[in-house]
Amino acid sequence: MISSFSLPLADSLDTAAGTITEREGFLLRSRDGLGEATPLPGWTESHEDCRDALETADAALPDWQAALDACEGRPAARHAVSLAHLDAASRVEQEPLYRFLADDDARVESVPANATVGDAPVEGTVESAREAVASGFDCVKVKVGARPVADDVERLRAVREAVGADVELRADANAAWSADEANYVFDELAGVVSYVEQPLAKGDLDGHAALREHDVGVALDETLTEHGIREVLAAESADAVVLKPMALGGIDRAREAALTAREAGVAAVATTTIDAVVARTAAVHLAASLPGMPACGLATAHLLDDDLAPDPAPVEDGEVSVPQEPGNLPGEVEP
Ligand SMILES: O=C(O)CCC(=O)c1ccccc1C(=O)O
Ligand SMILES: [Mg+2]
Repeated sequence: MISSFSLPLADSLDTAAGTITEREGFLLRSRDGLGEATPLPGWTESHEDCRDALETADAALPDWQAALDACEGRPAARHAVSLAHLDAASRVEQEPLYRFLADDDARVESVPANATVGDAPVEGTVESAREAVASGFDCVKVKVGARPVADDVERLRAVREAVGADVELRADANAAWSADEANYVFDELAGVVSYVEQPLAKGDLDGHAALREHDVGVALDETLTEHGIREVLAAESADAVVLKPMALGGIDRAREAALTAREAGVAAVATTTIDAVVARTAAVHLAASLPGMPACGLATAHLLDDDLAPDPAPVEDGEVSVPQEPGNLPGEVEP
């Protein structure tokens, strides 16, 4: 069964690629599993294409393989089908989803998270970063690329000054910069930020590889919606990859990508696309299934004004707690 939802953001998130003000998506309920598809055009298929694929998939159930096949090339739809399947399977095994994914009995209580700070003038950026650190985050990611590069350099220097040396700072340019702009920022921000997420256009594997000469890391996010993890690794384009299960076609695909990256010595970070509680919790299970994850972009629940269910994975002291009940979201799935 498919139902749709629409959730406004509490405060819109300003990025170099535009402002996110609400999230609309679908829930897919199978007999004993629940999945979520929350497309974000530019990152995934359109809402219409997502709904079409989900309807075909729903009609194919309980043939899970046919349902997954119906969603090939539609990552948000595939995310929902794959999650409903994994949710059902981990409930049968009476295991929390993360332990089912890891195929391991280790208990994981929490995963570290970064705070997400949107584009804003210097004062507002510093204030948000200070608040995040005061509430316990020791990693802050700041959106950049929406204003002139010299302003972004000033914002990040001011944040560094305000939060001190012990907080990890990251920047996310959402593909906004030319090579010249990125070279300038990377020169200026050595020792200020650990890495910049997606400085250049998503197709520019060679440009990103060249940027790695600087003393600031390169993390790729949007690139993974265009190039597979193996191409990114072969081109030596990244120090880290940012994995969004909704954009990659499911937590199963994101997990495979993380393991492949790690084998090549490239760090993997899990984040959401500001999804509703079902997909956000699944991203928490994904991170918990991978031991030793760096801070992940999972502290996004507060960005939504409203949600589909209470948050079973609240953030406290910069850590997201990991649900220990069987399946993904605690509780029964209502058919
Ligand atoms: O990674 C985070 O801190 C939160 C997620 C985030 O920034 C994001 C949310 C929606 C769409 C794109 C992005 C992004 O990482 O570029
Ligand atoms: Mg990003």
